[in-house]
Amino acid sequence: MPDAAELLYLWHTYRLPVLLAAVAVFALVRLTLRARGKREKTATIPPPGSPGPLSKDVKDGGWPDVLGDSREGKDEVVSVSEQPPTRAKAGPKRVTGVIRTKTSPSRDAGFDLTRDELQPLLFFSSLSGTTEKAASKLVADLQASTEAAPNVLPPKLLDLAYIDYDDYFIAPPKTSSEKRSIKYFYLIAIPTYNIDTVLDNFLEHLRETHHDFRIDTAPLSALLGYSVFGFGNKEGWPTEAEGFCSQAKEADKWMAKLTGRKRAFPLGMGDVNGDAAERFDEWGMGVEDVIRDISAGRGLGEGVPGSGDAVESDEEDVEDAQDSEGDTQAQPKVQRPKKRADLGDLEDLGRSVQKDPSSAPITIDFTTYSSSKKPTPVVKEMVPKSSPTYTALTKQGYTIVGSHSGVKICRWTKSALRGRGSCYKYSFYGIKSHLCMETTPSLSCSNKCVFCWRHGTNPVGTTWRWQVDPPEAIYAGVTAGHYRKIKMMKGVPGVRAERFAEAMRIRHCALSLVGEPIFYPHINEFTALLHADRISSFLVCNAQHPDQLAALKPVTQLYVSIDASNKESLRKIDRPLHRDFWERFTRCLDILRAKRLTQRTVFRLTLVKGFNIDDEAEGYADLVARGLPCFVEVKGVTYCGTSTSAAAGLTMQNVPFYGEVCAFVDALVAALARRSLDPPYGIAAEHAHSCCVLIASTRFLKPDGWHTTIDYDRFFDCLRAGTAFAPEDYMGPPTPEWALWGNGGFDPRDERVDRKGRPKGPQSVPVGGGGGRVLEVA
Ligand SMILES: Cc1cc2nc3c(=O)[nH]c(=O)nc-3n(C[C@H](O)[C@H](O)[C@H](O)COP(=O)(O)O)c2cc1C
Ligand code: SF4
Repeated sequence: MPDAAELLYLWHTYRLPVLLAAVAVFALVRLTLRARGKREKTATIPPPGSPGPLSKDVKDGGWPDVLGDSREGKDEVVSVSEQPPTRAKAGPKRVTGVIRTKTSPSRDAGFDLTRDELQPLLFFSSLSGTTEKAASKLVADLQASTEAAPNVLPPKLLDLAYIDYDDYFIAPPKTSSEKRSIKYFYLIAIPTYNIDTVLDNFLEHLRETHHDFRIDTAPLSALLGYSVFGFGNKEGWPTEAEGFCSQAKEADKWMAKLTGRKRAFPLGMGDVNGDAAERFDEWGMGVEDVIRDISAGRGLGEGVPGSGDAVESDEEDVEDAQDSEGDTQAQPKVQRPKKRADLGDLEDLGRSVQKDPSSAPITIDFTTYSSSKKPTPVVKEMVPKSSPTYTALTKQGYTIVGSHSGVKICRWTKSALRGRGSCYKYSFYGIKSHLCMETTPSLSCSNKCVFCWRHGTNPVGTTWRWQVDPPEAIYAGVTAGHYRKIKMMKGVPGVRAERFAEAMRIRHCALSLVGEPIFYPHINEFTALLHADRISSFLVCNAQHPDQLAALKPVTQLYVSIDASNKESLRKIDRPLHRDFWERFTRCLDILRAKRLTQRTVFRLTLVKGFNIDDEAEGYADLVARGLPCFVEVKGVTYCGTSTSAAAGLTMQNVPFYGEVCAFVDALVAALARRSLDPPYGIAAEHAHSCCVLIASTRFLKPDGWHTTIDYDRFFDCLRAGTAFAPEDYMGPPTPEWALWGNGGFDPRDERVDRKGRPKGPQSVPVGGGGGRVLEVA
């Protein structure tokens, strides 16, 4: 044991390092304790976004207080991801990120008074005019009431039938100006139709955009706000549960998701047989107020995200989870409380409440739609008799067969009956127009081509979701409809008796009327019925359904429409509904390439000046090199002069002159020659008076000239034999002299007449085969 003197000696020797070490340890302990204390304090702040029942704390000031403080200017940033799990339970949604509370976007709506301009856009859809009329009036009223506001631009009216949804509903339109920037406010006024209309595509587009994992969760959040109004009819749909204004409700729901819940004014609904005018006026005044508020820098106010009402936003997210069910592509954006997904069944909900008496009361949010059981979907008719589509198509001369097929006699059939000329298919392939039936088993299609004058009246969709009629019934219906129309020609002056008699036996079928024939699920059975009656089949498809195309059995001649040479141009001209339209398109070309060895394949190019001609010859040549079709038909677009085509941006200026079509054909053939394809292509025939030229593979060039025609009997015999055969096996006799390139393509045995039926004397028809040579036609 050391004695006291020794201890004293040690102390004097080591006291300095001992004291220093003690001070250091003390300081370290203090620092650690202080740091821990700070974290615990932060953790008492509840998480944002509370979808579930509001706890007493929260109601009494817990969570709103936090917002309240911050609204007063405390520039607080809360790292929500640091919340302990127990807090997360109280507010089931777990969000990562920060809340910038000082400049909450809802308070100022993202509108900078110094440089922003507010552009109201009113989107509408209307079949019978009610909505259009109301929307036009609202635009005029809005303009008058906001004229004085220097930063509000005149409102614009946009028809959902004619706009490209991608331009407005994937992101707001782009604006560029150094000094000013345009911010958009969306108004949507739509009716509801429980039949297929353009509204189904619009809603589908919104839904798809929301579920598209490549697109931001709220791609329209840059909008200043939005509001929807619906027109419906309570006579047929008395309550919302029975479908009153159901499509407006759906539009409102998707817009809430896409904008990050920027519903600036509640969804309005009006009964066309009752209060529609009054409700619409009310809604109009409401949105006017909102626009005025935003433009004065007062923002969107309470009830929208960030303004303090978190209930609405989370309810919509829960519904989102339900919407995603079965959608394998949809990525859950936030973790959602599982229990909430079961809200659909109220009985179960009642039971669960009884089982757990301590459970908190359920919040009821009247702004959302997720709490009722979804009705079992009823498979609808594509074109029901009561629909405006039916009325429009029958007015245009179609006979609607069953619920999704149509037949019509074309102008060439009538012309041929009177000996006034057949269509280009007669010149190129020997099809007599008066023996031809034009039909489709699917009036619906998946494009909204700018040159399609039926756009707006024919139903459109990406998948078949309608009732399916049996092929036998369609066959019986369309042939009966065709014969009935032929019979009606009996008394028409000029109809030739022998042709009339011949016409009572259909020999050819053009599956190309309107819509997309291979959309019909039993297309193979349908063409088998045609072939069994020795009726040839020319089937045109729009290159958007590769699986159906691959599964298609041989037809006499298989077409794909090639409306553009590149993705961007195709998007503009065909306005496809499929997002992966280009991949679908190129897959179809590959399928056609394989099919060229077993049947005649054709690329049909429709030239539209200003859309798909300029500088595109090389691109088209690449597509031909990829698909190697037997034939390439090049045709100038036909202008129908309707308001519909004008609305789609088409005028007479877009119709190419025949000389321009010929020049394009020359350029295309030269581009093909540069690709050294084997066998090469050449210009075979023309039909000058319908502005059409035929480029053919030299597989159809024999020592005695082009053989573009078809031996139809041989085709049916090949089919019946059941063994493999090639297009060369049913090649017809030489193409007639008068149809060859440079000779015009009009059968001299027919009579040429002008529009009024007066015989045309020898006159000039520009023909191909030498740069606009002029032919004397008798
Ligand atoms: C075929 C058809 C189906 C309809 N379906 C519904 C419906 O499901 N729910 C509804 O509220 N109104 C429905 N309506 C009523 C229309 O939405 C209402 O007449 C509306 O005003 C039409 O607007 P528009 O003429 O501007 O296109 C339907 C009307 C028709 C002709
Ligand atoms: S594919 Fe035919 S029917 Fe369909 S939109 Fe285009 S032109 Fe019209």
